[in-house]
Amino acid sequence: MDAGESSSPRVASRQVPELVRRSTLEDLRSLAGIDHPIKYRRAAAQRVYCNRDVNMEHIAYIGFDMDYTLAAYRRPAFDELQFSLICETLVKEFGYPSVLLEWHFQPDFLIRGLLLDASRGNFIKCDAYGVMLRVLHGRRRLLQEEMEAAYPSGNVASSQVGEEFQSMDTLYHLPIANVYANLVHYFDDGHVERDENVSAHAAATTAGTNGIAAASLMADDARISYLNLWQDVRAASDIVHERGLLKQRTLERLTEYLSDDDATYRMLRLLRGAGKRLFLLTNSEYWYTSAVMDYMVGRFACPDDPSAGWRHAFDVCIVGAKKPTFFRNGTTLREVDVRTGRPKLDDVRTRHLRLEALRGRVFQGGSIAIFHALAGVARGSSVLYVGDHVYADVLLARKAHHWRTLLVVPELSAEIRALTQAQALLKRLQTLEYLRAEMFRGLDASARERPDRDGVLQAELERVREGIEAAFNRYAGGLFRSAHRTTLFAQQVSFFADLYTERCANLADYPGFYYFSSVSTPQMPHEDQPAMTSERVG
Ligand SMILES: Nc1nc2c(ncn2[C@@H]2O[C@H](COP(=O)(O)O)[C@@H](O)[C@H]2O)c(=O)[nH]1
Ligand SMILES: [Mg+2]
Repeated sequence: MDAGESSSPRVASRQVPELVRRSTLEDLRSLAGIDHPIKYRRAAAQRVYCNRDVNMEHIAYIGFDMDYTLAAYRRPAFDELQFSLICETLVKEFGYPSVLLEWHFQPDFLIRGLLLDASRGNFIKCDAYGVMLRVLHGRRRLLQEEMEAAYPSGNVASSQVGEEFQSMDTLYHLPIANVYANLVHYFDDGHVERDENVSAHAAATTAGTNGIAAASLMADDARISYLNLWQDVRAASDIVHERGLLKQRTLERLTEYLSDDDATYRMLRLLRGAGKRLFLLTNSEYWYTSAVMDYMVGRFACPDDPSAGWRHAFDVCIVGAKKPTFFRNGTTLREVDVRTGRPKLDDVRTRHLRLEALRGRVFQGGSIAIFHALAGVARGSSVLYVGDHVYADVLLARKAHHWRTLLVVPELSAEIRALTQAQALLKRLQTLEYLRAEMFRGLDASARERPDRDGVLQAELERVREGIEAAFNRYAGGLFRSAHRTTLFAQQVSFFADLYTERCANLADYPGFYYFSSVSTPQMPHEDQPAMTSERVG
């Protein structure tokens, strides 16, 4: 505390609202400090976390994605359904062995945010800078030396993400990745038919590239490559989505697959009451959107006519949006005939439409430019878009159009729980890091002998790091962190999501004029100086 502050009054937290309401600028300037026994009022799972300041007073429009955003799917039931449909499709339409029908989704295997190297059957976890942290070959974790042999650089360049390495970044990817990992494991185990007519492609992708060729199906005479397996799994997944197999089965048992409270409806009602314009922007088709939104919103808004109920909860409804294309050139905008569910061919003349005239109507396709014209959006920064997919929902919206973004991360509570469980180990990690720093104290560039030649400290550090990762997930570790390092997924969230939260209904707990502040987010390493924290200077 400096001399100027010492004579200023401290106040207790219960006096704060009154103080803020009545104080003059002079009062605030003379304020020394506030005793705040709890840092945050809201429980961890209910909070909206802030990467960059968002003043909700400046937000006139709030848009919502549907799947995994407004529609909170129950997991692992929904994963298991998707997993079993992909396996069924692989057996019935791609000739895979019927043993796949006995497989089950394993909820604690794999996390989002891994990169898939489909040419080698490997899932890779990277830190925020692309440094490889661990590699799973199918269901087996590679040893350090196997990892180094397969990837000598130990790094993934950002230009490789989305090219050689697919990002498993949506919750839809988890069942797909589970099926693929099982297949890699299954075929590696020798369940592969040999065929002399091996394709040149398969041979090229096999020989000596993964360091584990002897045990794998990537031998010269293998009929099918890891890449072929991935192509099949992806194609089967597309069939499951595009033929509506997953959607039909979901609608048959809505209570099993979707949360059934009125939290989504309540949030929309409160936001509308706070004067916000609301819109729906989903890639799902009208028939599915309508049934899901009837269930999530319509039956609470208007029990006699749920379909009208959910449509009138929004100022603009866009289905079949084809994000992320929507955020680029987009597709033809059509109005959906809500009685038949069919798109209509008429031209939609945006200039002649007033926002008020759009209530209750549904559009399909279009682009961000058309949407801005329809809704009368003058500045992208007056829009907050809430979605669950970093790439399709928030990346371009934020980067190219300056929409403010809120990412829904349903894993958040589990991550916070694991972080709490790992506290003792994290503390131990800090102690060991302190010991390591102490070993180097007093040494300068003339030193010739390493103080930790026996590697004991290094081994213990490694053991503690592994323990921390296991508290999150025993196969893949944490979604946002790996011991003290942030992951590639965490980096993308902090780059492209201004805000993030576990479920979008949490927005209901914040006033329409709330100021989300990023003041308490971690600073640059050089800003954590001993003089500031009153720790001793080393
Ligand atoms: N063809 C595929 N469609 C997929 C896949 N994974 C998800 N989806 C579909 O995307 C939308 C998501 O909608 P949104 O509300 O989040 O914008 C939904 O209709 C899914 O069925 C896939 O692997 N292939
Ligand atoms: Mg979604």
